[in-house]
Amino acid sequence: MTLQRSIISDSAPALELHDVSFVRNKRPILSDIKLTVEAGEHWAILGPNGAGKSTLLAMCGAVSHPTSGTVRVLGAQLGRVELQALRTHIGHVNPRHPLTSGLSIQEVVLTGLTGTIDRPMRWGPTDAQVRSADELIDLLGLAGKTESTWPTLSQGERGRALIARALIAEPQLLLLDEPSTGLDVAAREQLLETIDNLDSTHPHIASILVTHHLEELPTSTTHALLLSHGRITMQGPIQQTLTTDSISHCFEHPISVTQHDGRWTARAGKAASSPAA
Ligand SMILES: Nc1ncnc2c1ncn2[C@@H]1O[C@H](COP(=O)(O)OP(=O)(O)OP(=O)(O)O)[C@@H](O)[C@H]1O
Repeated sequence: MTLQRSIISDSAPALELHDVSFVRNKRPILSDIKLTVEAGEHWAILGPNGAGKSTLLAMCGAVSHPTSGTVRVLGAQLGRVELQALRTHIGHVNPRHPLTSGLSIQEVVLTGLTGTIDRPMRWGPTDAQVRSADELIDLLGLAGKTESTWPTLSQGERGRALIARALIAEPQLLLLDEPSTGLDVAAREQLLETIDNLDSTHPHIASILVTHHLEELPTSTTHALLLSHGRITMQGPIQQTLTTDSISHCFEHPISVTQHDGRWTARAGKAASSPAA
């Protein structure tokens, strides 16, 4: 653990991408990506299908290397550190979590400490780790469900359990890949509230959330990056970035953007030249 701690820097930005490109089968998937995410910032990556959002998130999660350019995650440069060790500092919430066995919520949360999908053989949590799992389960509104098993959980409960799983390893960077996928409106709202609460319970965590839908942005989102055909079309503080013009340009369709009580709405409409109200 001491060795793993030493590969990251507490004072570095959570993420720094310089002139990043990613090429597959001679096809550019990402080009000219520049991005800096500081501790405590909450970014959203938005863009149409195939824009490269998941590919970008994979790099931010130390899952893949860039073809060119540099990516520093928590101060550690990809290519110079062991990705597996770096990933222990990153909480990655994937709603398509490939668990098939009947682990309890508590056991699922504890797998966040081992970085495995299932419970590893010959590994047992300490009492303190079990307490920490139970505290997070409570924090995410799942108290009383600790013993419920994965196959019996609703999609919304799974989403919240996966956030608890990501948080148990005390990551400095939290990646949320379309966390509202498959949720009904009530479950989505509960999940967004949960994510908003992290801002006060875990104020130093930086987060990146990928979504297609402006309606799925938590009110705590501070910044946005718009991606189209593998290129950034706009990025910066959310108020300046999510506008009718910028979203219409990114999605190549006239879309009217409005904001009310910190939540965003997008509707087909005429692209106007003024920023979102
Ligand atoms: N390993 C790969 N080999 C070849 N092409 C790939 C690979 N991974 C992704 N792509 C292509 O790169 C492009 C971007 O894919 P990516 O999944 O990152 O987009 P996305 O914005 O997340 O899309 P969606 O919103 O549909 O999930 C797509 O055209 C995809 O087909």
